[in-house]
Amino acid sequence: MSTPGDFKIHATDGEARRATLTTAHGDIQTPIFMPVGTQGTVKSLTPLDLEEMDAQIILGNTYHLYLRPGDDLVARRGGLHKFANWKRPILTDSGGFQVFSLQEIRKLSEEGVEFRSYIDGSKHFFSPEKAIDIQKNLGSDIMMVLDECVGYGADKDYTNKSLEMTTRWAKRCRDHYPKGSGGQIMFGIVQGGFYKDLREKSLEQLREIDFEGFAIGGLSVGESTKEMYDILHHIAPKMPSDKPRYLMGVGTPLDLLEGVSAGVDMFDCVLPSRNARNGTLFTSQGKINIKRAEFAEDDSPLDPECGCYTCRNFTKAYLRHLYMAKELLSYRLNTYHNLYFYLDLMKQIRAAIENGTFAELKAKYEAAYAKG
Ligand SMILES: CCOC(=O)Nc1nc2cc3nc(NC)[nH]c3cc2c(=O)[nH]1
Ligand SMILES: [Zn+2]
Repeated sequence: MSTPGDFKIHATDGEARRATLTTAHGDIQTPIFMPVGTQGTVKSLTPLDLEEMDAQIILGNTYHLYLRPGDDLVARRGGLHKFANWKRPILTDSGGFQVFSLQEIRKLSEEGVEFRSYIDGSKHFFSPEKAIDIQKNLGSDIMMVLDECVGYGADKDYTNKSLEMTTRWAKRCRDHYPKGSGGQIMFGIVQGGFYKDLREKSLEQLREIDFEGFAIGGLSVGESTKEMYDILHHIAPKMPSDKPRYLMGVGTPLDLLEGVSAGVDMFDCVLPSRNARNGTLFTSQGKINIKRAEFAEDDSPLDPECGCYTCRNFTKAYLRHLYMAKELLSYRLNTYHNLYFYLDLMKQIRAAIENGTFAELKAKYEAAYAKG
């Protein structure tokens, strides 16, 4: 009988790993991309859509669900899986990032973070324990500790003090929900900004705490791709090899390939769903923007290599028309394709690691996406 948190590596190709992570709502095949369902829904898609495209796990956002409809209300409705009728695994973030990035005014102390609701301006406070209690109410399979994600350009002294508080908060989260005390598992979050020695310090402090997995926080916060890859390749291979590594908030198709090549197993990003809503679509030949006039009478599918519902049933001409007309169906068909593309890319990555051809796959997409 496998236990939530079990992580079995089946194959490697360089630093890349092909593994299985067990959760209370089923096994997750990694490397994996997690569609973002901020308010308990992946915008414009149904759970059936997501199952059809083989989404194995989705991300829910603690900050948003706490503010509306309330984690207590969700708990009374049987938890987020029941409430949203999503039967597969869910990862909830601690909401820390949203608080830090969406709020000008917020007060940070050893105790936790005070912030105002973006809905009605009311004052709220997240302690590490409160962030875990919310995620317990939501019933997520993977909980994230409350952390401080320092902004791009934070100085070394502030970054150091911040990572030390993040470690103390991580310890409080784990003590508040000890390993094995329920079916939910918990990931620590490595901080340390863009200072390699501080990244190592954060990791050394966190690995002392018995987490089922570790995330890399503090990236994709406005830095250049080169700066992100530099930190990524420095710290990912140093993270415990027998536990899942989750790179938060990343990224483009090339970022996913680079992350896997550095040994990352899990990713989440709003890019595919958000870009779908502004007409930027990812294809096997690179990115295209469907609003371009050249597509007005183009009867070809979005992506000839894509097997998704959108590509099998509609032309670029029709998708452009929907976008220009601001039709709701544009949202849905574009999101369906972009997420299908991301999930299919991860499927190709898993197969490539199994048969030792990951480098070739990475080169193929680097060529297709070279123009950026
Ligand atoms: C979403 C996870 O929330 C947390 O529990 N903390 C956290 N979240 C992040 C989300 C991020 N998204 C991006 N780019 C789009 N970078 C991120 C960093 C963090 C983080 O350091 N810490
Ligand atoms: Zn498609």
